[in-house]
Amino acid sequence: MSSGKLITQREMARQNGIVQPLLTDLYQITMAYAYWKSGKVNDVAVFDLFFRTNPFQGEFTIFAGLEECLKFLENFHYSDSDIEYLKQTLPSDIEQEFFDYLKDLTCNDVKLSAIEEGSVVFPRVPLLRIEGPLIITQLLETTLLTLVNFASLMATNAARYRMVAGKNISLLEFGLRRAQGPDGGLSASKYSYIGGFDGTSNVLAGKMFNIPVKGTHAHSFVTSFSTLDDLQNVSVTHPETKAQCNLFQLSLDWRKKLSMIIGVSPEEASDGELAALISYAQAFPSGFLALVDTYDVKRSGLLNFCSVALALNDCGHRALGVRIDSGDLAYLSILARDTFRQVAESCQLPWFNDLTIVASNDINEETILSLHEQGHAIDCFGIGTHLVTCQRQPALGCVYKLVEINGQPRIKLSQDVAKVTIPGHKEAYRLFGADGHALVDLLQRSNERPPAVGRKVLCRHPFQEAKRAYVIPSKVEHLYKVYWSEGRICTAPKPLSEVRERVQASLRTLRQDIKRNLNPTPYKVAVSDDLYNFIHDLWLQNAPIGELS
Ligand SMILES: Nc1ncnc2c1ncn2[C@@H]1O[C@H](COP(=O)(O)OP(=O)(O)OP(=O)(O)O)[C@@H](O)[C@H]1O
Ligand SMILES: O=P(O)(O)OC[C@H]1O[C@H](OP(=O)(O)OP(=O)(O)O)[C@H](O)[C@@H]1O
Ligand SMILES: O=C(O)c1cccnc1
Ligand SMILES: [Mg+2]
Repeated sequence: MSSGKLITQREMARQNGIVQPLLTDLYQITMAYAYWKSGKVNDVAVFDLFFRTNPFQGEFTIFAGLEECLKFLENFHYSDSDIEYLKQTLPSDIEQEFFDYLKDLTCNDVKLSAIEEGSVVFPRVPLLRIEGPLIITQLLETTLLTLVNFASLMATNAARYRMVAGKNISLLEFGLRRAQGPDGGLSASKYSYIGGFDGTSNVLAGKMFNIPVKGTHAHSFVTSFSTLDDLQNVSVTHPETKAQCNLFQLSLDWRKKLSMIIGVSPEEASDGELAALISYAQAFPSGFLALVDTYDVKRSGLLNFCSVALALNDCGHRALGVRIDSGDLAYLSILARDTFRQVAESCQLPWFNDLTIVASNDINEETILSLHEQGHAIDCFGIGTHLVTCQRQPALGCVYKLVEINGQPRIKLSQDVAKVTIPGHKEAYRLFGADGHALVDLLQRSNERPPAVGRKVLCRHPFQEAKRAYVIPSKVEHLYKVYWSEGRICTAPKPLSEVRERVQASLRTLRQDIKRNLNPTPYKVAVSDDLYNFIHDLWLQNAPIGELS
């Protein structure tokens, strides 16, 4: 077995079973037949996969999904039942030999070069360059796009949440129930983690991708208890003395004492909620993080939580904190923190100051920014719907365009200049300025001399003649590595935790004004002088000359 295969099996989670060659658009297969019929089996193509606009009104994107693309290439194979299905589905006059051809088709002759997963990337710079026989490289289009588009959108969304939250707030992904189906949910958990989330409530994602799984409990757990009579046998073992502590009685005693300290009457607090919290604390004495907004945070939830937390303390355990899932999260989190301070002081338990306050409920980037502006005491956000559905922008528009065939460049023209493709086999370089920030991404023809540190290079806007600048880079990063060649993974994709670190490291190379939330400055993507002339010559050659009458 090749070392590439060894690397793959050791480090990569198994690919979701629905990612397979038939997970594509029908037209890829009909085109494959037409290519085959036209004798194009030996034609060699180069495709670029890129996007044209950054999502979320931002000026950067995080590239993700590469590992899954590599697994797809590795496993690419039409099964007998796939072939059978195609025979039944395609017109009956399709030649049998085409199916024999498909049956033996693999990605062994494909070469895939890519930017490192987790990097910041920009419009027009190909994320993937796919070279190889026209038919197979064409057949890969839709699946590669579906693997990169949502992954990159999701990682970008998560990275944006991380940026607005700041590095000291913990972010948990709670979105599975609201996600675009099971696979959407699983991908959302994986790529939120890459983008900078700290954990997920999605247990399967935890198992498959080794992401920390975290969570609290739901309102239904609280509302399922109505009185203290609902409780039976509530004792907790003290971890040191091994004594059995009566959590129930201790909690009731503390509720009486505490009501004086925090000025809330025990009569107003819900007994059902207290019963629920005692029950949860009994089950998880060292992991007690309770939902406190079922009835009333101020008059019930906080009093009940603190009572049980102090009872647990008597039993030798430290509570973790609270979750607030409705109401004014700024006000209620500050109220919770003030209450914890009062308890910390009057009971001489300094750790009570540091209890975790989790906030959830329809959180998005704007809510976090607004909460920061108002002031709050939240340590952790649990975020579902807006994050996993990418509600602010539900799709990234990556496309897959033919740029060369049999050594001949190809250009796709459009009335809309932004949609004209940049032809030919190209390399991409990131040029850094003297202060260490990335200045510009430069596309060149592959036969050009690479840019070098300290050497002046002319960077041109691909379509606006007057826009050009000289750059003397202090560092040059060649953006492509070959990840797949000769039928194997030749650069091992990094483990998720490293891709996650890469995202933050890569974001640090961008100037702050490119990352800011409101009206960020666009990052420059340029072409070399040589590529500029090449594009425009080809454009002239291909644009028909109209006739005025
Ligand atoms: N201080 C705040 N500043 C800005 N937005 C906030 C603040 N507190 C909460 N929010 C947001 O306001 C919205 C409030 O949601 P909604 O109107 O459904 O109220 P609710 O508190 O959930 O009501 P209910 O008690 O009926 O569940 C949520 O999206 C929440 O994230
Ligand atoms: O609000 P999101 O960002 O999507 O986060 C996840 C939500 O899911 C849970 O409850 P759910 O919304 O199912 O019920 P609830 O509205 O009654 O809390 C949780 O309490 C959050 O509110
Ligand atoms: O664990 C939680 O608190 C949680 C999980 C999923 C959705 N809402 C909340
Ligand atoms: Mg909700």
